[in-house]
This record gives sequence, C-alpha cells and structure tokens, in this order.
Amino acid sequence: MPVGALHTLHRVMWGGCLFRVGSQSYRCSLSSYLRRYHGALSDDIKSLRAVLNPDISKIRNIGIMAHIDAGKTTTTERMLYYSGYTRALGDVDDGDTVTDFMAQERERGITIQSAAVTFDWKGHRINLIDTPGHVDFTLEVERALRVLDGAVAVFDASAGVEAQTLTVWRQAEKHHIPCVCFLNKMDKPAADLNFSIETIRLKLKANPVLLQIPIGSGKNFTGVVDLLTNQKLTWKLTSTRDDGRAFELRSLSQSEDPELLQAASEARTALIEQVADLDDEFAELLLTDFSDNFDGVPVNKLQEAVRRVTLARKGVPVLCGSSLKNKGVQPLLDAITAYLPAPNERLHDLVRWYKDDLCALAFKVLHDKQRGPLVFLRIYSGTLKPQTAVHNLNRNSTERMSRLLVPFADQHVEVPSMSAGNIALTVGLKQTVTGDTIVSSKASAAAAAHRDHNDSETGKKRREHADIVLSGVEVPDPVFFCTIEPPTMAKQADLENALNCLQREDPSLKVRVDPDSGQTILCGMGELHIEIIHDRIRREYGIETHLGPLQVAYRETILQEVSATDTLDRTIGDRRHVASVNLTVRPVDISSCEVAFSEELQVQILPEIKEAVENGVQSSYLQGPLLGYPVQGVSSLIHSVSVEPGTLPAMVSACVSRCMLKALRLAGGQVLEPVMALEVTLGEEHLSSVLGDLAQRRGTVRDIQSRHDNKVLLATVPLAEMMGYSTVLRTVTSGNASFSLELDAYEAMNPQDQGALLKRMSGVM
Ligand SMILES: Nc1nc2c(ncn2[C@@H]2O[C@H](COP(=O)(O)OP(=O)(O)OP(=O)(O)O)[C@@H](O)[C@H]2O)c(=O)[nH]1
Repeated sequence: MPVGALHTLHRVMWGGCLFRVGSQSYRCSLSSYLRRYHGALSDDIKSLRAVLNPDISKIRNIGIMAHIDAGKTTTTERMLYYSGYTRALGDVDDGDTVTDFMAQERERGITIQSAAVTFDWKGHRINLIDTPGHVDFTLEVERALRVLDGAVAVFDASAGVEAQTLTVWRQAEKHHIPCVCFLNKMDKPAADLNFSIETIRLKLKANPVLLQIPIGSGKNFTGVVDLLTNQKLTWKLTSTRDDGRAFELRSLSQSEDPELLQAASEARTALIEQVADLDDEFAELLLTDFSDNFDGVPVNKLQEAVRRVTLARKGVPVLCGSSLKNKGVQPLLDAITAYLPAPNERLHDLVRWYKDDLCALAFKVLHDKQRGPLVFLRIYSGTLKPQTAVHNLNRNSTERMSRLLVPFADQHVEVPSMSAGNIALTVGLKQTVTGDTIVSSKASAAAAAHRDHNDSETGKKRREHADIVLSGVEVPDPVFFCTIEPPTMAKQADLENALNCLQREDPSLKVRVDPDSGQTILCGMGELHIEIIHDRIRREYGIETHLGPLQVAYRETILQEVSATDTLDRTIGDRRHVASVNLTVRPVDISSCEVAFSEELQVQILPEIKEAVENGVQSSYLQGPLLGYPVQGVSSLIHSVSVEPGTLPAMVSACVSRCMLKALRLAGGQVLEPVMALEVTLGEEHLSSVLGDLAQRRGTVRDIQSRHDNKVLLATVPLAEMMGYSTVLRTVTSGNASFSLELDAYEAMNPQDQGALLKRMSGVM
C-alpha cells in the first residue's frame, strides 16, 4: 500500500477507517479499501476527491433495468471493474458481486434491493442503480426510476424483449426516462441481433437506433463495429482469465475486412437516414452539406443528433456485447455518458421554486444495525451538508443529519457536501420514510411556496401549494397475505420493531393486526416477497417467526343497486345520541369506490357531519359483508342525514357504517379475485404438460408464440391457483422453463368457484 498517499489513518467506531488525504477525509472499511483501491491507490484517492461535487453536466443518474437473468448484475460488475473501483471481477454465479450484497442475494443469485453505486468514467460521475428483475420487486424498480435521469435496458440477445422488460419499460415511459439498450449475451449460440431489434420495435413500440454491429456470432463473437466512427473494437481474449480491459481499436479497411466494411457501411447509411428522419437539425445539415456523401458526416454531428433523438425519446440507441465474456461494456459506458441526460437536462418543474435552497427526495431507506436508518436522497436543488438540520415536508418535522456518504454498494465514502443532481446517502434521519421531500428549513419551504404562489398569480396557471412537495412513489396493493407469529410472546415487541424497520424500507410491505384474532398479518406482493421478509427477520433481527399459510387478497363488490335507511339511538352515560341516514349503493367500475351527497344535502350539511358520514362509508368499504375483504366498485349516494343536537360525530359514523353494511348485504355480494398475467418460456416438448397443468389451475391461454427453439406461453390465471407454481413448473419441465407473473386485473369469480371459496372459508369444506 503506498502509505505516502495517506497522511493519517485511524479506526473509528463502526469498524471503518478514516483516510485523510490533504484536507480531505474518506471513510470505508480497511479491508475493502485495500481490496478495491490496491494498485491504483493514489489515482483513486485523487479521483474520489475530484468527484466530490462534479459539475452537474458531468453527472449521470442511471438505472439498469431488465428481465430477470438478462445480466444486469454481471454488466454492473464489469462497469465497476473497468472504471477502476473493483480489483477482481465479481461473478453472480459465485455469489461475490458488489451490488448484490445482501446475504439472500448472494445465496439466491438474484437482485432484491436496488443498490446505488457511484463511480467515474472518463471525467463523468455515474450514479448507477441496479434494479431487481423479479416481478415481486417491481416497486423497487419504480422507486429507482423516480429519481433517475436515464436508463440502460439490458436484454438477453437470444430472447429479445421479455415480459418483465415490458413492465419496466412502461414504468420508464411513465417517467419520460431516455434509454439506451444493451443486447447482452451475444456469445450465446442463439443470440440474434435482428430478432432482438424487431422485438424492441414490436413489443416495446420503441424506435431502435442501431449504433453497432457485432463481429462474429455465438462463440466467435469477438467485438463490435462502431457505426459512428466506422472503427472495429475487438477483444482478443487470450485466456478465460482475460478481463477484457484491453481491446483493439482499428478503422475498418477494405483490404482486411471487405465484408465487414460493406455491412458496416450499409448499416451506417441506414443509421444516418434514420437519424435524419427523427431530427430536423441533422436532416438540414445532411441536405445542405452531405447529401451525396454520407461518409463525410462528422462523427460529432451524428453523435449530437443521436443524443437529441435519445433525449426526446424519439429513438433508443442499441449496443451489443457480452458482459460475462468481458466484451462490449466499455462502449456501453461511453454511450451512457454520450447519450443519456445530465440532471440539469431533465425538467423538474418544482426545482425552480427552491432556487438554490435544498430540495431532495428520499427514495430508499435501509436499516443498518450500527448506524440506524440510512436514507438515500436524490438532490434536486441546493447543497446537502453533514451535521446540519433538515426539514421533512411530509412529516412536518426537523431532524439532524449526522453524516453524508457516497453510496458505493455496501461500502460508503464520507464526504463534506453534495450538490444538486447527485444521489447521497445520509445517516441520522430517523423519521424520514421513502417518498418524503427534504428541504433545508421550514422557512425555505415557505419561500418556495411564496414563489410558486406569485407565479400562479402572474402566470394565470392554477397551481396547488402541494407543488412544492415532490411526488412520492405509487405503492401497488399487496395481493398475498399471511399471519406471522413470534416464537414466544416475549419476542412480540422485537418482531414489531423489525416489521416497523422493514416497512420503512419497503412501502410495498403492509403489516396490520387482525381485529378479531389479534394476529399480526403480513401483506406482500408475492410468494417470494413474503419469503424474503421472513428470511430477513430471521437473519437480520434474529427472530425465528412462524408464517401461517399464504392467502390471497380477495376483494368484494356488489351486483345491484339498493337503498337503505337506518337510525341509531344510543345513550352513553347521560348523553343521548340520535342519527338517521338514508343512502343508495350501486355497482360501478371495479377500480373505483366513491361516496357522494345529494345536491340538496351537499349545500346543507355541516362540514363535521359530512366528514363523519364519509368516515362511516369508508370504514364500511374496508370490510365487505361476504368474507370481510375490502370493497371496491361501489358508489354510495347519501340522500339524507339527520342528527339530533348533542350527538357525537363518531356516532354518526357508526350509524352510516351500519346502514352501509345493511345496503351492501342486500345488494348481493360478489367476490373479486386477483387474476395474474403469466408468461412461461419453455421447450416445445414440455408444452402439453404445462398446458395440462394450467387447465387445472383455471388458466386461460391467450397466445403461444415461438421464440427460436422455445415456446412462449401467455396466459391469465387466478392468483389463488398459483401457489407453489415455480416448484411444479420446475418438476414438469425438469428445470427447463422460466416464468413471470404480474397482476393483470381483479375479476369477478363465477358462482361455482365463489360458492366453493365461501364454503372453504367458512370451514364447511
Ligand atoms: N452467456 C452469457 N451469460 C451471461 C452473460 N451475462 C450474464 N450471464 C449469466 O446470466 C445469468 C444471470 O446474470 P445476472 O447478472 O445475475 O442477471 P440479472 O439480470 O442481474 O439477474 P437478477 O438480478 O436476478 O434479475 C448468470 O448465470 C450470468 O453468468 C453473457 O454475456 N453471456
């Protein structure tokens, strides 16, 4: 270790080391420091100092998204390695990657939590979020996308666009995130560039802009031709241990590569024509100066045009490579810096109200045993400094941030400040939960609100005060639930604490207490989600819990319109409470649940009585009359409410709830069940047994497509029939199939199935 670079080094409380270089300190664990920075220590320390507050135009906040197993983690590992942050190449199959750092992730070889990783590439700072591919963790992806400026979509080039990519792509579209596509696994014999590009066009409805063509295929894939520069990049790996750091860069020549040159020149012409179609500025340049000689188009002009096309989301640059075989990752890093936007190129409307004051969004919370909650913040404006108080707008509370760190997977480097555009990790924010807006003080929020208000007055645009709060993450409703019990009552408090911590980290996990049995209920997004939570409680909190059987989160609705009247007359102590209500419930669209007042009542009703009535209706929606599941697809119209003087609002709510229950019972109950969209990829020889199994699960086949030698089966199946499906599929296909599952819709059960469910739930069957 070149000790000269380190002026001082001493141990600190949480097992890490404080490294001082000049006036600057960095903190990380000694072993990881030695492992990661060995060899290029002085350079890396310099670069760490240099990137503390990089120019905003040099920052790229990027997510990697893809279908499960497409190779996100492997690609991320290569990026870290080539940028000089890791000394050895991690391997998901050996369980030693940097980004999959949770114990379960290493064991299962999948990415569960999105880990933020910061590194530099050619003068740029890249904040990269590795997102999970499994559908149970869609919320993790959503949370990451919310704070990113650009994304890399990684595909398995032998499979093209797969189910989960579609979901994530739609999420990226929702947030208007420009993307670059990376066709990974080009070394596989079945890798097919044209097929993959076609699926991007057809399934994602995107406009692929091919920037490279592959050299060789399958085992003979050796590199790519860069169509912008007409140069070939070849990785002549001499042994399996070759890390691919070095590659050869040469211009194509007629004498050595006549066929490749021909193919590249055709692809380049197609690229130039395509970009000209998508970008007027480039089209004008082409028509004026290069109409008869596309070869003369300057590389930088073409690159600028591709960038504009990407940022406008009119097209997506497509690159190819093989992360596992260490080919093509460096050009992907170049593409990230060249085509994806800097934070200041993205429109974040509210940022202008804060001017140079701090405004940041908490997008992830992790619990660290020693340091307490670690909160990941995306800074939109202003500067964040450690040892300062910040104001949480959502909780209306002020708390003190003790440390500020740069997130480096499971290692964190302490920094003295961070400016707009960056992703920071803070220690000390104990009340902040995912989705909260953090500002410097109450006064700065008031000033922002004032600017917002003034702008609305002058700018005629009606704005809400809420515009100064960043919108959080939409949390989908959980579809599965089960009871969870501690080993002894003495551990109940520990379990509650563990569940509180886990919920702050993961808003898709819901915990409630059953009012009848007093049991704690876990509600999650899928079998795997609940299994992981169970596992984490055991490993991280040392509590062996018992889970009850997994149950499906049904819903209830009604079949017909019904009116009801009820009067509550109750004396409590010496006070008499009398309230009457008349209302109608009617079935509406399944996704809504409303309460409305007749026109006459709307004018007369006192605000506190109105609120009490609404509370009464809402509480009746929480537990339907059939099986006690939440009610949806019902509209309630309140015709009249009479309340005698002295009656408490809580009594009005109770009267309304009782009347609602009466009406809902009379309206004929209908159970709604979650129906999932299933996609199974399998060999043709297993198709009939998988179809037979699906028929027994009340599945409906929507389509069977061919993908090379495989079949892709698209179906919808009630979630209740999907318990343990992964095990059955593995057995039926001898492990040669993969599947993905996501909520399609809540659908009405047919009378026979509903009858059987009701009997089962009431213990008759
Ligand atoms: N042949 C080939 N295999 C690859 C390549 N990249 C990754 N793999 C393999 O594909 C599998 C999945 O790779 P990961 O990097 O874990 O994929 P992921 O997308 O991060 O997976 P999740 O985190 O579970 O969503 C592993 O067995 C890798 O070794 C590649 O370029 N070529």
